[in-house]
Amino acid sequence: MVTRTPLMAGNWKMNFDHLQSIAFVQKLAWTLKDGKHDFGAVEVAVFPPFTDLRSVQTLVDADKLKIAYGGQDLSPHESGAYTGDISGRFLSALGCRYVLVGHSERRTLHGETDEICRDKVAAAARSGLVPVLCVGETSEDLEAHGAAAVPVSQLRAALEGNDAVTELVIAYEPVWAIGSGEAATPEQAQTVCRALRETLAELRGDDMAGDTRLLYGGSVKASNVVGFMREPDIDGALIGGASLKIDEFSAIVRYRQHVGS
Ligand SMILES: O=C[C@H](O)COP(=O)(O)O
Repeated sequence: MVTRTPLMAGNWKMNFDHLQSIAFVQKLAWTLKDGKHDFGAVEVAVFPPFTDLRSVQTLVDADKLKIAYGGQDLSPHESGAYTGDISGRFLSALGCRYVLVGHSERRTLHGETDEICRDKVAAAARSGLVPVLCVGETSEDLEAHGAAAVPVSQLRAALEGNDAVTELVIAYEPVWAIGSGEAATPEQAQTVCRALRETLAELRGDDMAGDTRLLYGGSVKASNVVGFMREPDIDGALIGGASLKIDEFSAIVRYRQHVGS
């Protein structure tokens, strides 16, 4: 029996300063409390900018909120002369549970290769963080190789030699769907997520493949999330733009109210 707890994760990207982050998390907590959200049934996480993490931690701790949070990136290194880098250990010390690795914006704008992503996945695990490995194809990849080839090869590369990584989340984000308003169809996303789960089973066995949550990301909003969540291999969403709007994000988190409608 599948027991994967769905995860709805908001990637704020470079939005919200620390004061705005406090206001947003407070509003989110109130809205979800009002809606009697069952955090045991659907986990909620946010990925604020680094400079907001301490504020989010203070609020979460003070109000005993069940909202998880994580960094949007981490250094492959532990410490030392790496100006501008943030160590996984620092994120752990701030109460982060998760960290994004290999978001397409990092791969494209910061030249993060599969090898760098592999080192970052290893660094996350060493620091006790759960890496949320982002994989996805560009429209050119899609045309040349089909949808699953690039995400599957990115997953293989990230896990190669990383035997110590026993827990991760995989976010399938077709690059062409990010911020475009044009999400993949649930069937397209399911096909790729199925291929990713089969790859994980081949690399790490059926147990880990069965336990690992696969998220879909790319123009997810309240009006399309239910379609994705009906697919058997999709266990949640990584949400960008819509995670910055309280009504949209809280409606996404509470998608179960609309399942069956
Ligand atoms: O990490 C989130 C993704 O990049 C999706 O962004 P989006 O929901 O704005 O398309």
